[in-house]
Amino acid sequence: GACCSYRLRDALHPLWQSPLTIPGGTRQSPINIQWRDSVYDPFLKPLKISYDPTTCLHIWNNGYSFLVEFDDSTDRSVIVGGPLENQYRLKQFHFHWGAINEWGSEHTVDSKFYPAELHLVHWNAVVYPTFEEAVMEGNGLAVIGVFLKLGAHHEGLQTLVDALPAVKHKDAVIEFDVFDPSCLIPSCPDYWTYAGSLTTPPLTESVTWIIKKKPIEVDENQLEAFRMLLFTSDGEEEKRMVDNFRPLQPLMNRTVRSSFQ
Ligand SMILES: NS(=O)(=O)c1ccc(NC(=O)CN2C(=O)C=CC2=O)cc1
Ligand SMILES: [Zn+2]
Repeated sequence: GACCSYRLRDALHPLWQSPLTIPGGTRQSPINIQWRDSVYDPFLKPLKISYDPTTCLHIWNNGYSFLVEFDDSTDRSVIVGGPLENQYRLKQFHFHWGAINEWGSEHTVDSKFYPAELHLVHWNAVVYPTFEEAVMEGNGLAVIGVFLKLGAHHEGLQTLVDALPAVKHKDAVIEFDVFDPSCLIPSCPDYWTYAGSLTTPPLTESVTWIIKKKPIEVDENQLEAFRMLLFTSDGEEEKRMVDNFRPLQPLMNRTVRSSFQ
């Protein structure tokens, strides 16, 4: 269908200069989550999330997305449980979105796209000394994925949306000193989990993905606010920051587990 050919065209999109998949990659992300092929694992624990809102540092436009970065020098904002063997520290969160509401998420559920997807990026500070080292290890990172769907206004997201005009251009940064990202995570505990990779370079196969089953609702104005950001720096010819998602990758020899029946 249109979306598939679009995906191919998109895969050649200048944003993804890197190869569609890394040579020899066996656990690349994102993937389509086929609900009926996911396997309920009764041994999966509930995910425990405890963030300290004062660890929030700044928002910046890195030329791919906008990132909200956290002070990860201590264990003040962490997740534990779920499929994880250790506690993981929050490093940053960011989003991926489309030019229109028909697509934008990186993962799909039964081949359905959401208009956007939130990624909360954590690293295994129990085993590795730095984030940069954890990025290179199979159990180094844990990313919580939350789908965004078009619906009611999201109060918590609005504080972030209000700050976006200040980071319109690539490399812009603004201080953002109190924000609790747990307001962006659905209260429903259900999730899927699988072994995958970063979806932007260096594409390393170091991510335990935890994808929340329930989406959060945001309104049209909030999605439009994402779309007014730019890939380009101040003074360059403006390119709107949209369609910053990687094409779907082959499942290969992986099983997606669910925390729910
Ligand atoms: N889209 S995703 O898979 O969640 C994804 C998640 C993370 C990164 N990369 C990084 O975090 C790079 N990075 C550093 O090395 C230090 C700060 C920083 O942002 C790339 C992709
Ligand atoms: Zn991401």
